[in-house]
Amino acid sequence: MEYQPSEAEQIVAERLFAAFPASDEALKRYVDIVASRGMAWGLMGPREGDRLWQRHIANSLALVDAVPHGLDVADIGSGAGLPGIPLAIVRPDLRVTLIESLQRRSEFLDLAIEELGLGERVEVIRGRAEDVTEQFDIVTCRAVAPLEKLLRWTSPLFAPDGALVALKGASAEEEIRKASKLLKASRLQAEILELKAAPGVEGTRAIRVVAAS
Ligand SMILES: C[S@@+](CC[C@H](N)C(=O)[O-])C[C@H]1O[C@@H](n2cnc3c(N)ncnc32)[C@H](O)[C@@H]1O
Repeated sequence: MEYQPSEAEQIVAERLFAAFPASDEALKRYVDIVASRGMAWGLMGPREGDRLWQRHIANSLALVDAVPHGLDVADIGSGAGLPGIPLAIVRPDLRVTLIESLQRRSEFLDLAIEELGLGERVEVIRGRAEDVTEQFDIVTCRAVAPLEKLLRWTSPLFAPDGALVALKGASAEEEIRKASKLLKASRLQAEILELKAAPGVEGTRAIRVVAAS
């Protein structure tokens, strides 16, 4: 089923296509997969159906400038593939591992990767982030857990040489405050990034955590 966006959503989509002209077809295909099977499988709430481009794709692509070239990225708690799949689509220089604990969601991710032809550099690990033993340059996540919990789960995946970049909205300062003891004990430091996928689309914020200098 082809996703039929509202006029406002279509404007956001056009702005993203202008920013990522080589990726427009793949982004559309991914949105169609989420709008059809993703919704049917219950991976997205019914209200998300008319705000996929702004709330999910533009929000995920806000990460694009926060991830340096050519790195290994782990996206934990990917759900329907957010932000990892849009990021992998527009950044062919990245290798992306989607870590998702729920079977049905990881099956959906396998299917989406195959249909999008991303299999050579995107893989799925079905499991909990805290059980993964590999290391990555960058760990991303969105809407998975508060920073304190994320640090416990993910610092073995990225520290001491990599970074955690967690998409957050208004709660960023409060989450850093609550995690301050753990950050200090773990010799990590956090900063807030203001990010935007493209001119004219809504931006967002992320918390970036690296080893303390
Ligand atoms: C609210 S959803 C967010 C999904 C997606 N990141 C998004 O922004 O739409 C949280 C996801 O994290 C997964 N999850 C929760 N705890 C996890 C863990 N410890 N390791 C891996 N995945 C986890 C859940 O199964 C769920 O798919």
